[in-house]
Amino acid sequence: MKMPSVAVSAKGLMKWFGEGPARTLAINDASIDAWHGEMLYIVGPSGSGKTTLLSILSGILRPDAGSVLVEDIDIWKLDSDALAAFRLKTLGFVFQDYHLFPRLTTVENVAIPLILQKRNWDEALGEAMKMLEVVGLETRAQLPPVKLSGGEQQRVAIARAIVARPDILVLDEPTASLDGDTGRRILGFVREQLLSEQRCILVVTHDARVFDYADRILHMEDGRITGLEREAR
Ligand SMILES: Nc1ncnc2c1ncn2[C@@H]1O[C@H](COP(=O)(O)OP(=O)(O)OP(=O)(O)O)[C@@H](O)[C@H]1O
Repeated sequence: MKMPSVAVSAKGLMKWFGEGPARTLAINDASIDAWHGEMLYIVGPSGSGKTTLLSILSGILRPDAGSVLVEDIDIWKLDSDALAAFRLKTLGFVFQDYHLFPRLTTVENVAIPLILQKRNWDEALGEAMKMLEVVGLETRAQLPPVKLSGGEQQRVAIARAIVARPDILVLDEPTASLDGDTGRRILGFVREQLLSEQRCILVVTHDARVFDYADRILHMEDGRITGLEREAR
C-alpha cells in the first residue's frame, strides 16, 4: 500500500495571548501531521485552542514557538508577501464568521479566489456559478450576501473556499448554521470532490452529526493535543 504523504506538519507549537496576569497559554506544545487525501477533524471543548491551532497551521496567526511545514515549506519563515502568495495558491478557508464581502454579489464573492489567481473574469464567474449550483444557491447569485440567511452565507463561504481546488482546505465550524441534512450533504460533497484529488481537509467542529466523515479525529484540551482517533470508514 502506498504511504500517504504529509500535507501539513507542525512541531512544538506554542501560543500565548495577553500580558501579565491575563496571559493565557492557548497552544501548549502541539505537534501534528495531516496527510494528503484525508479529512482530519480537530475537536475539543470551547476554549481548548482549536481555532488558534487552525489559524497557526494556515498561516494566519504567528506561533510564539514551533514550526509549520505546508507542502514542505516552512511557512513562518516566509516574509509577509510570500506568505500571502502562498496562502492564496495553496489554501482555502471557511471562517466561523464567513468573511463575505458585502459590496459584491454572491457569485462575485465565490469568484474572488479565481480572480486573485488572475483568471479571466467571465470564466471565474462561470466557475463560481457552478459552485453555487452545488451548494444549492444558484437563485441567489446576484444578491448581496446580506440578503442571505446565516446558513446560506455559510454555504457561499464553502463554495468560495473550494472553487479554486486548494491543496489544503481549512474549515472552522463549517456546519454550525446548517441543518443536519444540508451540513452532511455539503461536507460529503467537499470530501468526495477534494479527497479524490488527494487534497487535505482540516475541520474544526462541535457537530457530532458530521463526525463520521472524518478519517482521523484529533482531540484538544487546554491547548494540548490529548488524543488521536482513527475513524473506521
Ligand atoms: N485574540 C485573542 N486574544 C486573547 N485570547 C485569545 C484570543 N484568541 C483566543 N484566545 C484564548 O485562547 C484560548 C483558545 O481559544 P480558541 O478560540 O482557539 O479556542 P476554541 O477551542 O477554538 O474555542 P471555541 O470552540 O469556543 O471556538 C482561549 O482561552 C481563548 O480565550
